[in-house]
Amino acid sequence: MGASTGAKRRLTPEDIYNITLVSDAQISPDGRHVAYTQTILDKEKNDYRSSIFVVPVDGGTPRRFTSADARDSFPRWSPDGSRIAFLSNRTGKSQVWMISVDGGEATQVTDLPEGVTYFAWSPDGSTLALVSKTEAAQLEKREGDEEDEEKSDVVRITRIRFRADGVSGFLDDKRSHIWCIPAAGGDPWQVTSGDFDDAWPVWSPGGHEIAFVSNRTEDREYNTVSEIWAVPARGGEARPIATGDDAYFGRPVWSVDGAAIAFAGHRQPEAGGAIDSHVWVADGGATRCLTEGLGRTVGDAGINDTFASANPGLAWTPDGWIYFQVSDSGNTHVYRVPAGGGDPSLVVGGQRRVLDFSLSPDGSRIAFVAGDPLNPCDVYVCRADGSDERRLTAVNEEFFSSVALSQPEEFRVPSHADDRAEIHGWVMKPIGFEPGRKYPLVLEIHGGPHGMYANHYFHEFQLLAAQGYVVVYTNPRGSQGYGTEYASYTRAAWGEKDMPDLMAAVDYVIEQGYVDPNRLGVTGGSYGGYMTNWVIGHTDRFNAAVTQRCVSDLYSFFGTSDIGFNFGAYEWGGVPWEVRENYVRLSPITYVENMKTPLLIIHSEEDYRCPIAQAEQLFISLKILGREVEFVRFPNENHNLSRSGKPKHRVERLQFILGWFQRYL
Ligand SMILES: CC(=O)N[C@@H](C)C(=O)N[C@@H](C)C(=O)O
Repeated sequence: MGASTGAKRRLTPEDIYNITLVSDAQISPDGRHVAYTQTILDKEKNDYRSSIFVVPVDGGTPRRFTSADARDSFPRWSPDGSRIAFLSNRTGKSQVWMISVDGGEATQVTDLPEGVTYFAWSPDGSTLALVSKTEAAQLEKREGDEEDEEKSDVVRITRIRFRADGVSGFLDDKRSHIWCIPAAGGDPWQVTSGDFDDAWPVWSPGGHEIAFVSNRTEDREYNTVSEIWAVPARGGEARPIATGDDAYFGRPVWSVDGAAIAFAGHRQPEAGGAIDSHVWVADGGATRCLTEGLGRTVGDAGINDTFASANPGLAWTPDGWIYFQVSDSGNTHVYRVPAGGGDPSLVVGGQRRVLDFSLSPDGSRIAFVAGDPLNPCDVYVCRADGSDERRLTAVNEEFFSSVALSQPEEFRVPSHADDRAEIHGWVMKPIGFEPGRKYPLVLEIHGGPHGMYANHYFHEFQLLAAQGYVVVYTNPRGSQGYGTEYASYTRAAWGEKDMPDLMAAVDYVIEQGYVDPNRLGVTGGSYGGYMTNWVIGHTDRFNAAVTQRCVSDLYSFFGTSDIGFNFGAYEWGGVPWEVRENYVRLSPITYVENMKTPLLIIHSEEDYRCPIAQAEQLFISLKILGREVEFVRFPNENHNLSRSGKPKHRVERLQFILGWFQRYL
């Protein structure tokens, strides 16, 4: 691959319409079927549609269970395996629906005014625990009821968190709480209340209690704490499981005897993704960490542009294993560890990214969704020890058999930094590659900074390779998947400490002899956009740059990004008035006069993670300096344009990137 197209055609931006995504593989209670969500991009409607499918684990054709013109997702089997409950937006808001495994029409279970974002079956199958921002008073007063007074359009803001990327407008004061409803339908009742956001309910095996995730600390408005609590299923006082100012925990799961709860996270909330997460167990005594020596983070830190997210939890089997994802050197794998203590071991490995997984209740089988560089995703099944793995779907086989893809080649290279640390990267040769010819190169830089490029399909990269570019991408210092020391290395040193890693990778690929060093491009999104700006402010060796959803000025990011005040204070060593010099020294805009590389700025107008002013101030300065710069704004899109934006905008974004590199390289 990468050498010739053979009979295959080259990939185009529009090919995102030809890719089907599967996610959220849920194995049935008897271990014989897997339910999952299948998502397509609907060109005509310029939107996404998803349905629930079921496939037998012994092979056979997947069967489509729901077929509404809507987004059906989050399939969850009833404990007796006779029904599947799922979330659907068919009536506008996301509500719980139910379908019998024998087929027939789905029926609506919930009708909460604020919709439902998550739910879980009680062990006896009688009840669903729900997460909703609905307030009890709203059940009496339904939408459409006449308002007493005319509403003002003036917004009064009192909370520090008043905006969140992905939420249009401003955040309201409503809180997410745990509710319950009979699975057969009926009146819902509220289980938790108060000035807290509660999430991720998990029933105790006896069905009397529900564990959940919340931040109930005094300082919750300002900190990033995430605690584990449990509450009686009929409501009442919540009891602490793993709480306090040092808690950064989530994904709770009960032991089969109900005596303990496991969860994932760490004890430095302010550090977020900059340090490794672990698996912990609380059983009434001291909370124990089970993965101390693992040296890799628990969870999936992978980044790409072609996936549907499912965000799996941990799984605890009757024979005492706890299963979890681990991000390791560009792969996401499934591991297990004995709940009583012992070494974690690899269960589902390979050069790939396992996006989600579930275990059958008897702990004998695992269903999972995984992707690799040449295939975005499929559903698989294997035994509890990882053996007897089988692929159950081939959703993109036909399409990918018709287009030429480039197989990434891995490399490891010493950094240009004094410590010459080993940096892991990949190079993709252009489609139609001919030895002896020289090609333009594009360096891709990921965001986070604590994300991880993975052994996973990336449409933007494949597209560049299809258009004749050598594509280089790496996991420089700051990336996850190589341990805490590596990930936290860029703290208060953004740009300064990772640029030598990136340049080492570019030089290594140039040394291979097939790159024209006078035709170099650089691009990246978010922190990758920050680094694109940083790189062109510190070297003139690149001939074209595209900065996407970028960060240019740390001072304004601190006060305008939805995560700015927490994330910034940790990442840059303090708040601006304490370490002003860091905010100036580490801001790419400080070096704007040095930026000579033709720059395309791509930004979404509703990006509240990296607000569009980050792009505007860069554009204005470069225009005044008379530089080659253009600014492309995407209306009604947020920070996730490249991953979940309107399909038409996703195509246009790719066309702009290709157009810029074609113009200047
Ligand atoms: C923590 C976070 O959201 N950081 C952003 C600045 C970022 O870099 N995001 C990445 C993951 C992206 O690709 O959007």
